[in-house]
Amino acid sequence: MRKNIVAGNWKMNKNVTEAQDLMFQLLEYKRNHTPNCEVWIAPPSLYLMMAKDLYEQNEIGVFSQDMSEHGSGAYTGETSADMLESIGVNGSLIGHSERRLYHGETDSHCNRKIKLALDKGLTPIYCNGETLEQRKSGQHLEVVKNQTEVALFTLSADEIKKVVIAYEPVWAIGTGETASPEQAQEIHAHIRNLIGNKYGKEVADEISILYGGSVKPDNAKEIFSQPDIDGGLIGGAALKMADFVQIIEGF
Ligand SMILES: O=C[C@H](O)COP(=O)(O)O
Repeated sequence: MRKNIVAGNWKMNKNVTEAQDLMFQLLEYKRNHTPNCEVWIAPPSLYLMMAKDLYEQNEIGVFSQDMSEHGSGAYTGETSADMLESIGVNGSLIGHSERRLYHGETDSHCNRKIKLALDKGLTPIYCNGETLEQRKSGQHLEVVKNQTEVALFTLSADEIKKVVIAYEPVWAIGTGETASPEQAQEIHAHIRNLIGNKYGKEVADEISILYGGSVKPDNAKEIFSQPDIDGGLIGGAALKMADFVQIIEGF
């Protein structure tokens, strides 16, 4: 059965003291509560080892925000799947819209990264979603279809089952604009149908599909109550313990 997941993407925020502080608070929370979902974080890569040392029982899943499309070699500034695996990281975000926007990442890059991650036993969180322009011109279903097919449909059924998908409409990221629960549900069901048509319903039903884009304490519960929404990828609200916990408790 697929998992419910709340994952916090810290993006490029927090110095080491602040990061450690938030990691400790989350650990304390996990020691004293049993949430109805898995709790994952994607801190800046500089802090991944610190997080893995702290969460020695794997209490909180630790993810990188990106990883290289290459195995190893002369790629200055990059982090490989092998390096992430060697420090015990659980997986990586792949294809976040900010990587697409500022670093020219495409779904073909995502496809290569996803394969490398899976080969090392890492969980890829594959992010996709349409821009405001694409939504306004009614292309959103087609855009998400193409993204999903290019990034994922060369995988085997066993491989795709290990991928987590995060649908994040670009127009809702960091803007305060949220897709309505119905708008999000429509795309989540669409993605699940696409996977079902290609790999069968049983495979599609195994895959967790998260929603991301201005999820806050006051809208999380309603978003998570949709049948094809299995959790959230949280940006801004993951940086404040009180807000993140309220979102976790939306399950
Ligand atoms: O990775 C997280 C998403 O980009 C959502 O960010 P946000 O919650 O700040 O809108």
